[in-house]
Amino acid sequence: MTTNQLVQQIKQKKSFLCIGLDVDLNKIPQHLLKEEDPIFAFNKAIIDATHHLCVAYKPNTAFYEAYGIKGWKALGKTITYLNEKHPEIFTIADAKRGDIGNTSTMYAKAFFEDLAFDSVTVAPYMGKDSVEPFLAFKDKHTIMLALTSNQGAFDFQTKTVEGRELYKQVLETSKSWKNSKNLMYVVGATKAEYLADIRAIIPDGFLLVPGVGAQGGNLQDVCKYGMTDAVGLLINSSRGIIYASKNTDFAEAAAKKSEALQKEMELILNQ
Ligand SMILES: O=C(O)c1cc(=O)[nH]c(=O)n1[C@@H]1O[C@H](COP(=O)(O)O)[C@@H](O)[C@H]1O
Repeated sequence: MTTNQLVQQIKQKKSFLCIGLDVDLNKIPQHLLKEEDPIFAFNKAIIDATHHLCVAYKPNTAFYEAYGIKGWKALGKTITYLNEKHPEIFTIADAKRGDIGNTSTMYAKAFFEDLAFDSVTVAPYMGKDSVEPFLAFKDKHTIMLALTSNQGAFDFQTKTVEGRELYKQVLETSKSWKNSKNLMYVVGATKAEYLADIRAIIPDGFLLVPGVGAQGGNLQDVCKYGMTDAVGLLINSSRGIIYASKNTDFAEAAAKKSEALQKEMELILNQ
């Protein structure tokens, strides 16, 4: 998917919501456990109830890998269902990969070719030759961690290296990499006050912003400092949406939570 197609979808739906499909069998409604594939049954119900309110879905692969072969199969069924039923929706494999180039190419093939996701999250720690193999795929997007939502972000990311915070070095340096137009960046919603500085380095690119909902990030603050003319933001909420109810009305409850965020986004877009 091209960035323009993503922007068009945002304008049409008046939403820049990304729903995180972080499926934990201990948290899904217990009646689904009787299904042949409870993870897929849960995802399908959530997607059917929310696809008109969001522009992206982000399964975090940890929640599938934890269940072994069954988990991978459920992830495969989920991405196939999305690509067949809702090809306009942007898909993110939240896998946080990155390795020596030869290995990164195989990670990229796994998520872009075999599973056919539009994007994958990567860690920048191993540098240029670990990320460029992902960037080589046409119309696929590589979403690199910049400033994460967790407390540990202050351990390294905000430390000063050669006169500048490390996350700023990551942003600046990555702009010179081959096919850097295929880069997007992760910035935690809990770090909204850093967004003005981030936009000074990345004025136009898309930012994936997780941390709204369960982690307490604030949508208004993120938009105030992070929004561009082409919106430039994908706001993710996972637990706050998908576990809105533990009962048979879980999909309806997820749609209600999504709609509340979508309405808030519509107001911001109309300002
Ligand atoms: O890359 C991510 O998506 C990510 C980066 C980050 O800094 N913080 C963060 O929470 N995430 C992911 O975003 C999702 C947040 O989930 P909730 O806190 O349940 O909304 C999880 O899948 C996290 O792994």
